[in-house]
This record gives sequence, C-alpha cells and structure tokens, in this order.
Amino acid sequence: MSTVLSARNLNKYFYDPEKFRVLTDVSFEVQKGEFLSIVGKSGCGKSTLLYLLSTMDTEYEGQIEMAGTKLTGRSQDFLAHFRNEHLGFVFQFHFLLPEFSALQNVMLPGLKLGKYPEKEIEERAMEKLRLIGMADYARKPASKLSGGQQQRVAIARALINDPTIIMGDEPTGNLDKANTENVFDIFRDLASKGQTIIAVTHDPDFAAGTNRTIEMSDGQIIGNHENKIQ
Ligand SMILES: Nc1ncnc2c1ncn2[C@@H]1O[C@H](COP(=O)(O)OP(=O)(O)OP(=O)(O)O)[C@@H](O)[C@H]1O
Repeated sequence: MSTVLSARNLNKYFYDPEKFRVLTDVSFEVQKGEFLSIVGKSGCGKSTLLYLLSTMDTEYEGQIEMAGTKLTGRSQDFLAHFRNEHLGFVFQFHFLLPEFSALQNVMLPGLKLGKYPEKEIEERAMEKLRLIGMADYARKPASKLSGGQQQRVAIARALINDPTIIMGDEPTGNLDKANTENVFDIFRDLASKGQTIIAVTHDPDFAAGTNRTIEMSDGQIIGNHENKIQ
C-alpha cells in the first residue's frame, strides 16, 4: 500500500463576522485504491474539509500532501495544474455543459490539461464512457440525459486525466435508489482497480459499503474505522 494523501493537523477558521474554528486538528491518511467516506451531521465541516483537500481553499493551518507532493503554501498556478493532473471531482450537481454531448463534456478536462492530442483525448473519453456503461450515449447532448446518466458522465469526466484521487461531495445526493446503487457500484469497481476515491456522504448505506469511514463532529474526526464489506 502507498499513501496518496496525507492531511496533518488541519485547522480552518471562518469569520461570520467573529472568527470561529470550523476544523480542529484534522489528521488522516488515504492509501492508493481506498474508497473512503466522510460522514457527520450537517454543518460539522465535511465540505470545508473536502474544499481544503481539493486545493481550492488555501487558507488553513496544517499540511496537505498528495501524490508525493507538498501542496501547502503553493501558488494558485501550481495548484491549478496539480488539480488538472491529479484530481477528479464529482459533485451532487454535475455541472455538465447542457448543449455539449456526453463525449465533449468528458473530453473537456483532457483538453484543458493539454497533455495529449485531441484525437487521443477523444479515444480516452470514449474508453471512460465505456467503463461506466455510457458509450451508447456519447453523442447525445447532456441536457437530453437522465439525472443518473448525467452523473455517470460526470464520473467519466472526473476520470479523463487518470486522476490520483477522485473527490465527491454528495456524489449520489441527487439520485434515486437505483441510480445511487449504480454510481456506488462504479466507484467500488474503480477502487478495486486501484483508483482512490474520497466521498462525503449523508447516506449510511453508501458509507457502509466503502472501505473506510471517517466520522466528523463539530470540526473534528471522532471516528476512523474500516468497514466490513460484504
Ligand atoms: N464561507 C463561509 N463563511 C462562514 N462560515 C461558513 C462558510 N462556509 C461554511 N461555513 C460554516 O462552517 C461550518 C461547516 O460547514 P460545511 O459546509 O463544511 O459543513 P458540512 O458538514 O459539509 O454540512 P452539510 O452536510 O450540511 O453540507 C458550518 O457551520 C457553516 O455554516
């Protein structure tokens, strides 16, 4: 096993208008191929933590290291490039471009990274769509896909640059039971092939099926346990 993410003594403050602490000494590691869930009551700081890990919020105390790279104190340019290369994001609302086809949506982060020629990015995008069972819908505009299909396209988009880690904030929060299970199974399958996934979730069944669950309360980690997966 190799460590792909290490968070050490993270403290985060907001001003509303008085200064208050949202995260207190949050420390944990994530191993390659782990499917990790983060749970806790509304307002306990899950999204704030994910925002720090996603490198979007750089105002914190502590240290974050991912893929062997220290990320704390880096420039915005460095972090933007790191995100493109190493991180994939799946949100509750997928933010696909509605007029663009599923294929074009998946290709976009690949074009942005600019590591491969366009033809190759298209081939890779098709491969990702095949992986999540959406190849037949590649040419359809995102606006003409169902909610569950759109979320699967969002996962393919998150995969296009072969990210070190996929981060999800309520990735199934907007889906019905069948689609939730479908998306969950895709994540499980990806993790079994070595993809690392960190998902914030309110769904106890979803969390119970992940390899490990971090439980938060009032900005602190109060539980960090392996799940017995059937
Ligand atoms: N930009 C901000 N300015 C001030 N306070 C904020 C800001 N963003 C979040 N908070 C506060 O920080 C705390 C943690 O919020 P956060 O969104 O991380 O919680 P959460 O556990 O993800 O909640 P939920 O499950 O409802 O999404 C809350 O008290 C919230 O009101």
